[in-house]
Amino acid sequence: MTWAVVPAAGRGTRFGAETPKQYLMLAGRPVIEHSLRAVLDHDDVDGVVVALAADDHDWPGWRDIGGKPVITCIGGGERADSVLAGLQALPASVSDDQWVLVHDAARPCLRRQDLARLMAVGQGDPVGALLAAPVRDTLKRADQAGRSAATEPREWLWRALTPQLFRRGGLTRALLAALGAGLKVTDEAMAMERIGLKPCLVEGSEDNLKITTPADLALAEFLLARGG
Ligand SMILES: Nc1ccn([C@@H]2O[C@H](COP(=O)(O)OP(=O)(O)OP(=O)(O)O)[C@@H](O)[C@H]2O)c(=O)n1
Ligand SMILES: C[C@](O)(CO)[C@H](O)COP(=O)(O)O
Repeated sequence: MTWAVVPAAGRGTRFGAETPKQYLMLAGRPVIEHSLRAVLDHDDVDGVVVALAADDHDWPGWRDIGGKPVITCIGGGERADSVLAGLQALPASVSDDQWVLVHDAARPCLRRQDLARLMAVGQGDPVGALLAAPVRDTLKRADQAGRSAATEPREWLWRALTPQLFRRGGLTRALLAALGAGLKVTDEAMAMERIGLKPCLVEGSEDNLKITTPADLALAEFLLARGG
């Protein structure tokens, strides 16, 4: 039994729209619906907890998608707080030992085969796993004047994507510890790394983009129209 937690309590500030980006229309459906269906589509995923903003007025009120349960909870001030709230809102039947997928509501282009590979590799791993993409561009470090001051070695650098797959209890404890230490935790793997664990990097598609700006939404429209 694997459940998903989908953090969807962000305001989409960088996007700059009146409506939070996870509720903007994309290929005929809200962005969040694509993201939810993408994770629920896997046979091993049994349900999802969606972390919503306390003042969310756009949530369509789904109680199930594709016959699988959709539970909501109130997220927090940062993405990690929302993920933690989602973990704590999972049904009691989801034991600490069971796997949980965490997937951004803002990543609607997750490919079926990428999720299948993550689940297959991650569930066989002692720590867990995350989808990621190797850095393919030259990386520059800017100085305070905004000029290129140095080139960073990229051989070992990856861009973290989602979903990320970890066991409920271990991830909950790692997030509680990191947040309790006052750290800004930007993904689940970071909390696991902090306690000395090394999650498995599973190469995912470059087009599993996070909708952050209007250009991302336009690209996602093209990708979904092309068939992913
Ligand atoms: N307090 C927060 C902040 C973000 N998220 C979610 O985490 C995912 C990735 O976050 P991001 O892309 O940063 O979304 P926003 O925080 O909405 O974007 P911005 O930083 O531009 O406001 C999104 O699905 C977002 O809804 C969340 O659940 N709770
Ligand atoms: C979790 C994530 O999508 C992995 O790249 C990313 O860290 C989210 O960052 P954001 O600033 O909350 O969008």
